[in-house]
Amino acid sequence: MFSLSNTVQPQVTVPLSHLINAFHSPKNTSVSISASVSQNQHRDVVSEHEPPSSEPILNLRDLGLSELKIGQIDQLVDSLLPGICKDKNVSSHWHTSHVSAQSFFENKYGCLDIFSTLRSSCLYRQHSRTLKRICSDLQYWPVFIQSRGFKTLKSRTRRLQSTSERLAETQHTAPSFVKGFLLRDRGSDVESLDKLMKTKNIPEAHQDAFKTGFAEGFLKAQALTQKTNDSLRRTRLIVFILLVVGIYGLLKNPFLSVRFRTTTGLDSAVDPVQMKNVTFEHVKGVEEAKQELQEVVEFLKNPQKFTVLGGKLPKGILLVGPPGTGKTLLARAVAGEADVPFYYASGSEFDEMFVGVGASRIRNLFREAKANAPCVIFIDELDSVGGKRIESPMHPYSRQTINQLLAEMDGFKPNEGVIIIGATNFPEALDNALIRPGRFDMQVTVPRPDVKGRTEILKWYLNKIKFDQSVDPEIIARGTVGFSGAELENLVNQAALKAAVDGKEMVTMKELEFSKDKILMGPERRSVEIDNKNKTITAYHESGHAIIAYYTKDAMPINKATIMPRGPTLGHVSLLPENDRWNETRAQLLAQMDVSMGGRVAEELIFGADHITTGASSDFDNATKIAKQMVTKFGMSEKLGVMTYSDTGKLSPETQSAIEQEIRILLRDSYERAKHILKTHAKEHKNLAEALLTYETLDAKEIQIVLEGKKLDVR
Ligand SMILES: Nc1ncnc2c1ncn2[C@@H]1O[C@H](COP(=O)(O)OP(=O)(O)OP(=O)(O)O)[C@@H](O)[C@H]1O
Ligand SMILES: [Zn+2]
Repeated sequence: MFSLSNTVQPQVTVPLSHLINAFHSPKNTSVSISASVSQNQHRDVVSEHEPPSSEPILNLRDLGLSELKIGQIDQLVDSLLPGICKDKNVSSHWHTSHVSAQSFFENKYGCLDIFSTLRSSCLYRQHSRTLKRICSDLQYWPVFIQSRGFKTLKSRTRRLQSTSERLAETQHTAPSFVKGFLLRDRGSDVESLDKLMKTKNIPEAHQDAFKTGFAEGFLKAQALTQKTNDSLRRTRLIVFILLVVGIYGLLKNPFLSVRFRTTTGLDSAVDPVQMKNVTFEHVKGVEEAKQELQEVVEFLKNPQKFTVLGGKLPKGILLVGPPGTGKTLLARAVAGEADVPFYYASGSEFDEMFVGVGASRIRNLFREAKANAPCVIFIDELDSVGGKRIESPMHPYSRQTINQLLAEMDGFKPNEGVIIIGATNFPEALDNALIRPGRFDMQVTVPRPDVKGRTEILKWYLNKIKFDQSVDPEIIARGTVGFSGAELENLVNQAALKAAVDGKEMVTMKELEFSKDKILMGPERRSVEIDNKNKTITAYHESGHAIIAYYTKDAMPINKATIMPRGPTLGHVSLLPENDRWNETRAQLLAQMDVSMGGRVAEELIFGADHITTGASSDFDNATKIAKQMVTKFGMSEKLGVMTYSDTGKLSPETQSAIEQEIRILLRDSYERAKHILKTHAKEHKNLAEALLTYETLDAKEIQIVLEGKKLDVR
C-alpha cells in the first residue's frame, strides 16, 4: 500500500498501482491523483480486520518525498516521464490488451518502460537511491507486472526490464518454438481470473474489458502455445531420429564394431562358399600343379581311405607363383572337385589397427572350419600374415596373428579333414616356422604358362566369345611370352571390346593382335601427328630391324612390323618365338643383339652418320644387357672364362675394365654384322620401308611377300 501524504496531515494510503496509474495518466494527472486518492480513501484505509495485503507499504516520508506538494507531483511526473508524449490521445478507459503487462502499459499509456524512463530522467540522478528502491520494489509488484499466465505462457512475476529486453530481443531473433522455450519461466500457477481481479482491485467498469482482454490473450497464447508445442514436438522427434541414426552409425563404424566384435568375440562371420561350379577343368596350362593337388582332392572326398592306410596328408599346402597364374582358381577347384566348403580369407584382412583382431579372426576361421570338416581353408597373400616375424618395438604385437595361425595349425590332427591352402607371390618372405614340416609342408609351384599352356588358356577364353575361324590361338600364344593366365584372359576380353567398338560380328586376329600390342606397348597414339620426315626415318629404322631378323639364321621369326606410335615408341617390330626358350644359345643371343642394332645401322646407311637419331636408345640397352649377361653370367667370354660376376661394383678396376672391354667387343662385332646384312639387302630394305609407309602395319606374311619382291594386295 502506498501512502501519499500531502504535508504533515494524516497519512493517506493508496495502492501503489493506482499511484503508478496516476503517474501514468499525464493528462489528468492532478485530478486522477486526487481522485484516485479520494476514491480510495474510504476503500483503501486499512481496516483492522482486513488481512494486510501482500503489497509493500511505502511511505513518502520513507521515500524522501514527503515534502512534495500535490502540485509538485505534476512537475515530478512531467520530469520523471519525459518520454511520455503529452499530446498522445490516451484515453483513460481500459484497452483490451492481448499481450503482456509491459505492452499493456504501452497500449494504454504509450510509454514503453517506466523504469528505464525513470532511470533516464534527470530526477533519477537527484533521488537515485529512493527511486532505485521504488524501481526495484516496483519490479516485483504483482499488479505492475500483470501475472497473466496467458500473456507469457507462464504466470509469475518477472523482472520488467529483462522481460521487455528479452521480449524485444527474442521478438526479432528467435522462432516461435525457441521463443517459447527461452521465455518460458518456471513458476507458480496462474491464479483464477476472479481471484486475480479481486487481488488486483480491477475497477468494476474495467472488469469486462479485462476479461475480454484476458480471453483474447488466452486464445492467442493458446495458439502460440500450440505452435510452440508442435514445434517442440517436431524438434524432439528430429532429435530422437538423429540420436537413433547416430547410435546406429556408431555401431556400424569399423572402429566401434571391431572393438565391439573383439570384446564380444563376435568376429567377422566366416561364411563358407560352395565351389561346385569350379573344377580343375577351369584351370588351364598348369597341369603339373593340378596333378599334385589331385591327391588332396582324393583325401577330401574320403579321408577314411587315408586314415586306414595310416598315411598322413599334409595339413598345409603352399601355392607359389607370380600374380595371376591361377593359384586362387586352383584352390577353389580343389574344393569344387571334392565338393566341400571353401573358406576364403585374405592375409591382409587379418591385421587391423586393433590389437588382437587378427588372432581372433584366425581363431574364428579355424573354429568354423573344424565344425564343417572336411573343408578347405584358403588364405590368399599368406606373406602378409605369415611374413617373417620382426622383433620391433614399433610392432610388439605383429607376432600375435602368425603365432595364432601356427597354434591353430598345430591344434588339429592331419587327417581331421581340414586342408589349409596358402597362396603367395613371395615365398622367401614367409616365416620359416610356417613352412616347416607339419605346417605348410607341401609346396606347389604355379608358374607362368608356357606357349602350350598359353594356347590352352587362349582357347578356353576364346570359346567364351564369338571368334573368327581364322584366328590361330597358337600365333597369339607365341607372341605373348611371359603372359599369365589373367593377362591372357584380359587380352581376349580387350579384343572382344575392340571388335564390339568396331561394330564387328566376331573377333578376328586383327583385334587379338591389337589388344596384344596394347597390353605390351600401350594404347595406339593415333592422335599423334608425325611429319613425313620422321615417318620415313621410323619406316627405315623398323625395316632395318625386320631385315636383320629375316636374314639372320638364329633370330626369332618376325611377327609384325608397324610404324603406328604406341606408348613411348614410334614404331615396333615384334618377333615370335616358335616356343618358349628355356635355354638360348650363344648364336641366338648374338642374333638378338644384331636385330637390336638393325635400327641404328639403317639410319646411318640411309640418312648418313650425321642424321642418326635417339630412337635407337632402347635398342642399345637391350643389346648391352644381352652382352653383359653373356660375359658376367653365361661364361660366354673367351678372355674372362666361366667366372660369374654378380656385383661388378665390388670388383677390382682391372677386372671391371676387362669386363667392359669384352662387352664392347661383342657390341662392336654385332654392329658390323648388322651393317653387312643391310648393305647386302639394301633393295629389300627400301621396299619394306616403302610398304610400311603405305600400309603402316605389316604382319609376318605381308613382310615375307614384300621381301620376296611380290606385290601386296591393296587393303
Ligand atoms: N591357369 C589359368 N587357367 C584359367 N584361367 C586363369 C588361369 N590363371 C588365371 N586365370 C584367370 O585369371 C583370374 C585370376 O587368377 P587368380 O586370382 O587365381 O590368380 P592368382 O595367382 O591367385 O593371383 P594373385 O596371386 O594375384 O592372387 C582367374 O579368375 C582366372 O579367370
Ligand atoms: Zn629400334
